[in-house]
Amino acid sequence: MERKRGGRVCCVCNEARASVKRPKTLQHMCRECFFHAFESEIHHLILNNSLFSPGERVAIGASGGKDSTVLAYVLSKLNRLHNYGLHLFLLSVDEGITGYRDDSLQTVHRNHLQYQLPLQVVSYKDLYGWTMDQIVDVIGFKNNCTFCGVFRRQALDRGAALLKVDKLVTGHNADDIAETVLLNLLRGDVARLSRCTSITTGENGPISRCKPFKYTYEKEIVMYAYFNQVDTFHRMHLLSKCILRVCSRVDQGLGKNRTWSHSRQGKSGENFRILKTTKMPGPGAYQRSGYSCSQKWCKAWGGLDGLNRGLPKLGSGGSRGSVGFENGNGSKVEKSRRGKQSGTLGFGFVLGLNQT
Ligand SMILES: Nc1ncnc2c1ncn2[C@@H]1O[C@H](COP(=O)(O)OP(=O)(O)OP(=O)(O)O)[C@@H](O)[C@H]1O
Repeated sequence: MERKRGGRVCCVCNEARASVKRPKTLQHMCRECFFHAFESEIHHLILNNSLFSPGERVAIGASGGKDSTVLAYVLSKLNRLHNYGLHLFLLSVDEGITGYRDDSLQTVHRNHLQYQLPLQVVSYKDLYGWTMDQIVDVIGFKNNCTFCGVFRRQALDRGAALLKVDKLVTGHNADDIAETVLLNLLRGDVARLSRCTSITTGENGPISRCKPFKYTYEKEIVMYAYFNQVDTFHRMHLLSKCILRVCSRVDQGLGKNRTWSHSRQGKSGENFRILKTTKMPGPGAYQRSGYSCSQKWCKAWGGLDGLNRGLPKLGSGGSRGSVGFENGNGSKVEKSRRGKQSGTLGFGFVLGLNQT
């Protein structure tokens, strides 16, 4: 590696001083070359996967955090630069978490002005009659993630319907996907395991969802945000103590190869194959709400029903069933689990740990 007085030279332009060591490639780059590499990878992912068509209306799920804010920043830039012809919108869900979401929404309001993107905010209070603070008062800290997650999912769909968009993009990155793969493995949730690595989901419903940061490392998003001075909000909220998420973050302590192992984890998830004989819960529109749902029994409406009837545990409790899966050697393993809607499932998987 060539060195200039005062540091290394960028390995791409061979001129400027390197100020970044890319976590993905370990290359030493100057800021400009890093920005270019970061943006081009997302541009090529969009093109190679035909994520958008000209004239489409696209909502960006905007939480004010680094991932979704950088997504809004990069997507607006690429849309201008490469003439995608997209109509972009910011869509935020206000869960009603005092001291957290109210502050992060201020960031989204600033982003709305900075990037000149129309903003739609939908709130749990308006949609469901409950804020997350009120739900926690009733249910306590345990299990509140279940409510928050299923309500947010539906709230994003309802906000997207208000905006009349064709697609919804979220800032889920490679680390989030690796974490979700591990989480679904721990839960034995085959249906979600097969969906969580897809770049686009819900193609058969009214609004499909895409993850343009599917292969983007969290560390690079942080670097990109820092060097571009992207206005983001960063604070953990008190309700984010979901135990399984915490478990799946065990691997964060595995040392400095975490980024590498996350990309392998995501790759392994991609390589899971569901056996053709497996009976899967079919996606569909839940009859009471009409919103898309992966199961016949819609958790959002079940949870809301429980809350309104003074039986909040109805919406957060587990259920029963069993999963059967086949390991790489073809031998079948049966395992009981809690999970009502799926019945007996079978899946085969090929671990991609040795693959590039
Ligand atoms: N309240 C919200 N309103 C709109 N979109 C949201 C909201 N919460 C999450 N999302 C979307 O879902 C993605 C993943 O959410 P997650 O809770 O994992 O946040 P995160 O990893 O902290 O991301 P971010 O840094 O964007 O907050 C976000 O990037 C965003 O696109």
